[in-house]
Amino acid sequence: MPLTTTARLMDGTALAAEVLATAARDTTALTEQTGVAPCLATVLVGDDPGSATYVKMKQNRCAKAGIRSRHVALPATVSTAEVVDAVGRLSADPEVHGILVQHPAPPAVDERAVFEAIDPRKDVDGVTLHSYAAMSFGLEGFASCTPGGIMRLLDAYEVELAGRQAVVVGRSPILGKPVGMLLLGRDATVTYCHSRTRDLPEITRTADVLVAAVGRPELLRGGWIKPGAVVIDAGYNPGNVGDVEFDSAARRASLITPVPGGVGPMTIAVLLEQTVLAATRQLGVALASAAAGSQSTD
Ligand SMILES: Nc1nc(=O)c2c([nH]1)NC[C@@H]1CN(c3ccc(C(=O)N[C@@H](CCC(=O)O)C(=O)O)cc3)C=[N+]21
Repeated sequence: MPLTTTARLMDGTALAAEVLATAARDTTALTEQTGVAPCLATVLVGDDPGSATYVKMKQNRCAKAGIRSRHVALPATVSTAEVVDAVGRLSADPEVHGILVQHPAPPAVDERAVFEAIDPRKDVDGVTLHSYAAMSFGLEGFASCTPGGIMRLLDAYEVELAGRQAVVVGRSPILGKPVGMLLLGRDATVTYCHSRTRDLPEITRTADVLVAAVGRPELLRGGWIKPGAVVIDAGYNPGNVGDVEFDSAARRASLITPVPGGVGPMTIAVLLEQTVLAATRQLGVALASAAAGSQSTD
């Protein structure tokens, strides 16, 4: 069967490269000005190989940008109190400017308690209650990285949001729920779908902007997509498979993110950008591009 792709691709790799180049420039300027390089601490609990790979990718990107990284690895058998303690030490350490606790933590660890041990000024991954509230109210603060990256992609491709129907499939605390809040902040009419939603295809077919964030490989089919819609696939399933059945969706959508090469690279770019911004604030200096922040407020 011949494949007629009509949608334009949203190139997250290219946009991430731009964001990372700016982060690297700001890192150089900050390091020259203060004698201190920005430092991101990563915390990994347990031995999930997928999570370890993501954390390595983040560290590699940091190294390329001149950002130092520090890593804390804890065994899956650790107690919540021990993880909270480790994160608390990073929060109190003036040499650390940003903290990322890789999600998901093992089920026995209370991830929310761990996230709340992150000093909001160092919450460059945007996972604390503070960050969520600030983001929801449109106040200055750090966005969750994947939602922040999605908004950057939508803006780069000049996708109109005000007054349009946005449907978010998924409601996880660091992806689905916050991306809906960011879309709402830009005056989209937002509908959340989740595991208890009835007639999912009927609702997704109303979306001008559809965000897939459930972690179910190829759950969303082409026929569930309104012709001309903008489709953002934020799914990261094993084997680099998204939540959207790409070929059939690309025949209906006007713009679509590929997996890989769409949302994923933007997640890491926003993480680094926010780390530089956090360091800038903590070191008490002003950098022109870092001060602009990562969220549009217009
Ligand atoms: N506290 C926390 N914050 C996160 O931001 C977070 C997390 N936990 N847990 C896991 C998810 C997943 N995630 C990805 C990051 C980059 C790619 C990415 O760059 N993917 C590449 C492909 C990667 C490859 O080549 O293997 C791409 O889509 O092109 C994907 C997924 C961040 N996450």
